[in-house]
Amino acid sequence: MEVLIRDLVYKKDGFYLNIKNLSLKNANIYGILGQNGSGKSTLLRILSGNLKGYEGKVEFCEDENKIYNNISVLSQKPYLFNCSVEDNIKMSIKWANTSLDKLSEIVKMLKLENLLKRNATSLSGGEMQRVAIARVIAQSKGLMLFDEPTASIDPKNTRIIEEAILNSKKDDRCIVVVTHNIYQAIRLCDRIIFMNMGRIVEEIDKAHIQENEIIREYLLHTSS
Ligand SMILES: Nc1ncnc2c1ncn2[C@@H]1O[C@H](COP(=O)(O)OP(=O)(O)OP(=O)(O)O)[C@@H](O)[C@H]1O
Repeated sequence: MEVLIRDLVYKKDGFYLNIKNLSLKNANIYGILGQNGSGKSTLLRILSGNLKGYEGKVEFCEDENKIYNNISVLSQKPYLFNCSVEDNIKMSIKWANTSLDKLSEIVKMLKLENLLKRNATSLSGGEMQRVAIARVIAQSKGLMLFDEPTASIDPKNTRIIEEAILNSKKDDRCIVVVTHNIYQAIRLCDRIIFMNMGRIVEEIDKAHIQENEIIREYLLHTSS
């Protein structure tokens, strides 16, 4: 799915989001970075259809009736059902009306083999996050939005999650990842978008990451 944003303005309690022009295309991963409170999650909530009351245009190149059925979201606090890991993932597959054959591929991708029979609510934070990511991928949507998919996740599981997100791109999806990790953005993204005080201050193509001043500045102030 492709998305075009034009002259988007959203105001709430003194916060002002203003995006003049943003185009999100198929088969691309977009990274959104910026300080706390710069508007990344607000933008994601607008894209997901969960936040209304904005001015301007958010146009989805998709049949009007199908748009919000074709978006899957990993929120900052993902919800899992009080049942087995396997049933949690199967539910997402069924809602998406896709084949249960996908289950084993997704389980393998997120290394969930040994957790399948466990109750999802009994898992550690990192394990829960892998299940939540599996559910987003199982929904198999055209637009996939990930809000800080690896916050508080150890390096090994971060790599597993990143591989799973990268692997989803192959199906021609449009993927947006909000992250505070510049190294992750460089590993994953085709374009990196920097936000500050509700505005996009820079949009950088993968090909120009090396020479970009904002990226250099970010790298200087990041330890890993
Ligand atoms: N439900 C809400 N009601 C009022 N203000 C809100 C609400 N949600 C967010 N805000 C405010 O909107 C601004 C942008 O918040 P947002 O969560 O989009 O930032 P962010 O860039 O995702 O930050 P972080 O990196 O901390 O997750 C902040 O000033 C925040 O306090």
